[in-house]
This record gives sequence, C-alpha cells and structure tokens, in this order.
Amino acid sequence: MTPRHPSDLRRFGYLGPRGTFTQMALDAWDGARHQEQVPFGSVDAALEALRSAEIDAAMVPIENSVEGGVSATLDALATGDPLVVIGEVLVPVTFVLCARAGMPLSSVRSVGTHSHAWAQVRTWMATHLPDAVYVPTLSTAASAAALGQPGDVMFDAGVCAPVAAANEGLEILAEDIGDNRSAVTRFVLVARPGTLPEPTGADKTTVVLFQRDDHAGGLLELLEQFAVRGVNMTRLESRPTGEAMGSYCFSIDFEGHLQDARVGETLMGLKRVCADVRFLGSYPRADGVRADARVGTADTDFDTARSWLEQLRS
Ligand SMILES: O=C(O)C(=O)C[C@]1(C(=O)O)C=C[C@@H](O)C=C1
Repeated sequence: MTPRHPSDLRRFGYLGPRGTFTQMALDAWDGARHQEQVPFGSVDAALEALRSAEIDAAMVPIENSVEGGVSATLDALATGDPLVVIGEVLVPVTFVLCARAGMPLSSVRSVGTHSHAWAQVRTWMATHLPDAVYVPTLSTAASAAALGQPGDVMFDAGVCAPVAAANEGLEILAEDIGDNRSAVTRFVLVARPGTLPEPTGADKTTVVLFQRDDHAGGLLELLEQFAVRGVNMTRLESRPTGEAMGSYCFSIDFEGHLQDARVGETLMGLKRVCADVRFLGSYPRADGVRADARVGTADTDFDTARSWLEQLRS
C-alpha cells in the first residue's frame, strides 16, 4: 500500500465547539488551516467519525503538563479499529473566568468547564470562589457557548480560553487564572493507518503494549527493550484495559521513527515479549528536538552488525 501523504488530508475533525484549545492546535497545524474543520462534542465522537471515514484526520488532546494524560484519548486509541498519530502540536494554555453581562464575581455560585481545565485552576478557585460548585462540560468552549445562548444554564460562569469568551460576547471576570502560568497541552493529529510521515531526525513514536501475563519484572522486561537499544522514552502511562481488576496496558511515547534501525529492533523485541503491540504512529516532534543516537545504536551500527552476522553465517 502506498502511504497517504499528510498533505492529502482535507476534512479535519476536532473537539469543539469553536474556541477550544483543540481548535487552536488545529489552526496551528499548517496543513489544516485552510481546510474544512468539523467540530465534535467529544474525543470519542471525533475518533469514531475518523474510523468511519466521515473525516480524514482528527485533532485531539493527549497530555497536559499539569494534569497529565487525557484518558479519553489514550483509551480510545488503545482499543477499537486501529488509528495512527501523524503529528503533534503544543499549545500554551491560559484560562479566563467569564460570565453573562451583569454577573459580578461575588455572585458566582457555580462554574462550568472541562475537567482538565478545572484541575488547572483549582488553586485560583479555592482562593477566590471557595464555595463555587463545579459543573463539568464537554470542553472549555462548551461552557462559553452555553452562557452565550439565551435561556437557563446550569452554571453562572465558565472557564475557557480568552477567544471562546470573545466568540460568545461574554464578560471577563478574571484573566490568566491558571495555577501554573507555563501550562502546555499536547495535541495529536490522528489519521487512519496508511499515513506515515517521513522520518525527520526529530521524531516520536507511540505504542500501546499489552503484557502476556502478570509476573515479577514484567514491566522491566518491556523497558529493557528500549534501554539496550538506546531508545529514550518521553511518556509512559499505565491504563486499565477494562477486562479485569488489575489488568493494565502501557501507553508509551519514545524518540525515533519506525524507519530508524534502533526503533525497528525495539519494536521486534517488544513483539516477542508482549501479548500485543499496538503501533500508534511515528511523527515529527513539535519541539524539533533531534534524538541523539548513543554510541552503538545508530543505523550504521545495526547495519554493520547485521552484515557481520550474515558473513559468519555464510
Ligand atoms: O476543552 C478544551 O478547550 C480542550 O481543547 C480540551 C483540553 C484538555 O482535554 O486538556 C485542552 C486543553 C486544556 O488543558 C483544557 C482542556
């Protein structure tokens, strides 16, 4: 199969409505800015639309520097028909508290927002609105959109990006309320298998590993596959498989591309020791940081070793 090129993608889904941080990530993706952008109510809905070919790619949040992994995304990628990550985008996140005109801060009794955003403004809320009740919404912009429509809303104020509040003509009650001013969220652009970006020298690969059985040193056995080949991991998370209590899989990002010899050897090692390895794509790193191949782990080192073995065998 000829791999599809990322520039062939036309219809991009994202966690909406307009004004989410996810839409900012999509706008920051060169190939998507002038293409059709389709908002979805949830990460699951966007990924299902991708699986059923309603859209060509979906931008979804995967990791936040304060709150950690986005479980909805990690779980949706670990199960169901396979999908692959073809790119990543880092977005600095700053939050505002907004409300309908005429609502003073002192009258706010309830606040709506996405659970990840709420986790990032907890200290500000505890200081300024200690008695406010939290109401979860499907995204930050969904809270602004609800306040922007006429009619009853289940909360008095919303927490969202400044652009979402502006889109809905809401009043800003407080700016920059994030507990960590340098918070960043990482988003991934996901496509159906068959799209593999070229290696750039500054790439990441994502996999989900399913263990064969539960035994002492089981995780170490998996990690050794990376260590002995000089492959650096950038994220490791365990997620319940949902099959039974104590059944976990490991979601891992590491440096390098499927085409790199050390990555290929690592994947083969994992395939031997795991019950299943789900390859979730190789893609250019958003920060452009190039992977340093440790002595003995460059492509040429693997080539030399392979030729030496072939010579011995012949
Ligand atoms: O609700 C949004 O605006 C999103 O894009 C989702 C999301 C997330 O899932 O982490 C993205 C960035 C912020 O960290 C808060 C919420």
